[in-house]
Amino acid sequence: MGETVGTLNGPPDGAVALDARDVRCTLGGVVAVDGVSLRVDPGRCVALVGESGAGKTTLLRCFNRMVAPTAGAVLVGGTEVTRYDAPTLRRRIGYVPQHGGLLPHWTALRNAALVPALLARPDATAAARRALELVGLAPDAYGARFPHELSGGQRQRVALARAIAARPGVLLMDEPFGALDAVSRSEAQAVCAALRRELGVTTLLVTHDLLEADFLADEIVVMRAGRVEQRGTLDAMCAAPATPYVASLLERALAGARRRRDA
Ligand SMILES: Nc1ncnc2c1ncn2[C@@H]1O[C@H](COP(=O)(O)OP(=O)(O)OP(=O)(O)O)[C@@H](O)[C@H]1O
Repeated sequence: MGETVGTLNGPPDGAVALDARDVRCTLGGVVAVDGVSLRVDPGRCVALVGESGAGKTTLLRCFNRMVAPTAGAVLVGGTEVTRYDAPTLRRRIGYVPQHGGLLPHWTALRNAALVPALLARPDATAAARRALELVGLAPDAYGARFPHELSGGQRQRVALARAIAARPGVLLMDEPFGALDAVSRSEAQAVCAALRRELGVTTLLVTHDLLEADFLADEIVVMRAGRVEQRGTLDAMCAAPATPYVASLLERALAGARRRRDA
């Protein structure tokens, strides 16, 4: 099983599709995801937005089997994720958690080499160096630094490098820049956008920031109480919000952006 199934084989992976079909997740008696269908075509980026507790992280984690749905099906590259063993699946999917999740006692280079090393790739260090270059961190200058010797934005860039070093077909990012100040955040967003253009990796992004979603993603999915409220581009949603909730979310986000611009 695992390595022999589906289209996740063989580095570098081509971009593959993500597909959730009528997924429901009940966690500790709470219905976190309540019948969501979501497809992300190969190479596209979709952002999940919505208030805290809407089910965004739970849905994202279904794709790398960190959460098991109670009902429905989750497919990566056309294959149900339950057909992969979880460690194999996770090594083939890039994942950037909110606080990066870097190993504190490992250098930036060793952190970036983690997945290629787990895959026993002989070129793990070279892949990690290339990944650091891709996120704008010269390996000779930053590779030997430990996470505490980097800024928050640099740490998240190392986390991004680690996620893409094995050239996965899929990238899952959960509030990757949520803890950064405005300047580091916009730098990291620009790096991420360039990286996506370079790699063409299928991406699912969770963010609270509608403008970040608009900048990085091809489409935005607004979630509320475990369900999809609306899917579309920011422009299309502004032109025709599907519900009063989407209208008020847009109004708040755009008012916040105006305040920041005028500050
Ligand atoms: N392990 C768990 N046990 C019980 N309830 C959980 C668990 N994980 C999440 N939940 C609940 O499921 C719901 C959805 O949580 P989730 O983290 O997916 O939302 P979210 O939209 O990502 O929120 P945030 O933006 O705050 O991260 C929430 O009500 C949350 O409290």
